[in-house]
Amino acid sequence: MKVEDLILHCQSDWQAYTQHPFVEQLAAGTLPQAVYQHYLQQDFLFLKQYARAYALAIYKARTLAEMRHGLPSLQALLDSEIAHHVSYCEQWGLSEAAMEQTPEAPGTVAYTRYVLDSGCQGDATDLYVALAPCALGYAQIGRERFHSEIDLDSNPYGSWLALYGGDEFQTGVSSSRDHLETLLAEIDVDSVRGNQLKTIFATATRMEVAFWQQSIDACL
Ligand SMILES: Cc1ncc(C[n+]2csc(CCO)c2C)c(N)n1
Repeated sequence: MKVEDLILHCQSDWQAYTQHPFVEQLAAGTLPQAVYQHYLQQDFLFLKQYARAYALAIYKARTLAEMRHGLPSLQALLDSEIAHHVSYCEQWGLSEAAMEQTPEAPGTVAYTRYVLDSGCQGDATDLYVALAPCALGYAQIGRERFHSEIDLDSNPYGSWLALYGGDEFQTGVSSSRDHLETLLAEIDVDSVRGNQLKTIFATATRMEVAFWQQSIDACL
């Protein structure tokens, strides 16, 4: 099977994720600041758990080559994504230490622990499939929404769009996608295993929809 089969199998959830009202408003620069602030704080906590999940992928690896594969993602997460969130939140007077003290919202707990559980219960492929909607979806959103006309002065969320639409992130995701294609290549799309992986991917995609929504709902 292919990565595209995972996406096609949950097409309507995939669209709900990548074209969510949160994304539309973020790209237009009209997302209320309180919603973005809630999202960034929760996403900081999300990324912390994701770092654990990438570390788990290294733990679950059977070969040295597989172990090395997990490292660049873990590094990018700790150095660039978390750093972006921390420096953005500093504008509001929120320190990294204060962000770490913020309670996790239910959608943050549900999504991150689902991913970690998929990896604990299954093998490295289960884990990489659970991790995939996150990188693939943000890469698609970045590709579709970031363009050079975005003015960082007029769109307050320009730095988010630049992070995910930028070459460094896009290149990283494309190599993760190639790696996932290799893991999936020997699995038949309609086999029991293929269906298990489709379910994991669709569940993580639904969790992404709920993650956008929870910040909107928190500010109603
Ligand atoms: C809810 C949520 N989903 C996806 C991402 C994007 N993301 C998180 S970790 C990672 C891979 C390592 O860089 C990517 C692309 C996010 N920030 N928040």
